[in-house]
Amino acid sequence: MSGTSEPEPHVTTVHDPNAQDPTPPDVRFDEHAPEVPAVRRRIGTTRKMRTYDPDGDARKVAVLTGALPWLKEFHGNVVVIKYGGHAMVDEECRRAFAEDMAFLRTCGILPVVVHGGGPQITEMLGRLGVASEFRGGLRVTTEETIDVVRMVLTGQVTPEVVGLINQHGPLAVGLSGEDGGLLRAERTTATVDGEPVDVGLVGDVVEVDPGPVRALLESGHIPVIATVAPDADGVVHNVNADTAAAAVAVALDAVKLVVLTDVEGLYADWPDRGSLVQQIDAAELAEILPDLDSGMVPKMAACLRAVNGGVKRATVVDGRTPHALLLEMFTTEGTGTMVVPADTGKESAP
Ligand SMILES: Nc1ncnc2c1ncn2[C@@H]1O[C@H](COP(=O)(O)OP(=O)(O)O)[C@@H](O)[C@H]1O
Ligand SMILES: CC(=O)N[C@@H](CCC(=O)OP(=O)(O)O)C(=O)O
Repeated sequence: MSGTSEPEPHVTTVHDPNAQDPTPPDVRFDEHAPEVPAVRRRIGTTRKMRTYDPDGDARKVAVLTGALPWLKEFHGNVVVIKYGGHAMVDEECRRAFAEDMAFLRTCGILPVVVHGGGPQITEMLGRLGVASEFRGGLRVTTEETIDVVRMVLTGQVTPEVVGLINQHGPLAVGLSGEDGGLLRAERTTATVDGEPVDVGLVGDVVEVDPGPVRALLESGHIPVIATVAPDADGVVHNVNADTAAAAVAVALDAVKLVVLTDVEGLYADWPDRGSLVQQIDAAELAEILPDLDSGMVPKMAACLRAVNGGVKRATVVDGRTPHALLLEMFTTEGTGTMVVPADTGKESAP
């Protein structure tokens, strides 16, 4: 174009007659160029869409709205979850448990985990060539075995549970009954055929300082508690995790204690699987407690202790079913066996 006043071939200069400044020309087009198809601007992105399924949608809505009363009831309240050693064996259940803890915390509920580890202690003792003995559901604990109990609970199981939950964010913090004066133990005995039997360095919880746990809850954390505790002289005792969970639930004014174990709940006629007890009040439970088989004794005694101490409901739930805890807490049809205060009517909410 330079050196000539003629426009280049196929190029036309258009002067806009309305333009304030007619020079230089700023719009050009090639009138012989092939027509370029218009490109439509793409608006938005794709996402996963529901296929038309009115029944499925209605079910989902019913589940979500059905959870509302329970979300309201539990919001801002402490729920103590006893995570039994048998319930932490299966990988899928472990993942589901961690999800459930993150779910509760995200809903504004305050979960406190008290974990067991009986099978894990038994395995470690076995590896060291020490046989395990239980009396009335409690491990006979010698001066040698208490070190193994403490090592497995605080050095193996607590970090595992903390790690599981923390896959969902930095939520869980582990502590034991020895930390911050959380638990004070007193040597206890087992009951076999109505008689007290010595089980060594086994303690009952006689004092709980809720301070350390409350501090963790206030900072948005999920406390994960291992159940070894010193007595008044500082001697460390092995405390059954069901027992400790009940004591912690009472001290923290928990609205609920959920015990995750490896059976559906309490069977009235063990091992008849058709005899699952759906709900039992504290008075009736106190009556049948002396006749229960050993594994269930500390568990049901703990539920009784919690409910008698002011916890509204204590439920034993099958930890082998993924998300049994969510079903128990957020649906009207609960699972497992629920223990309620003595004066509760036959029908009671989860
Ligand atoms: N009446 C009963 N109902 C249910 N389970 C019972 C009963 N009596 C004894 N058990 C036994 O108690 C076990 C649960 O206790 P335990 O093994 O100490 O569980 P966890 O490790 O979860 O604390 C069950 O697996 C079952 O074998
Ligand atoms: C005194 C006593 O029996 N302590 C238990 C503590 C762990 C526990 O309670 O673990 P589970 O909840 O998995 O049974 C024990 O040594 O096995």
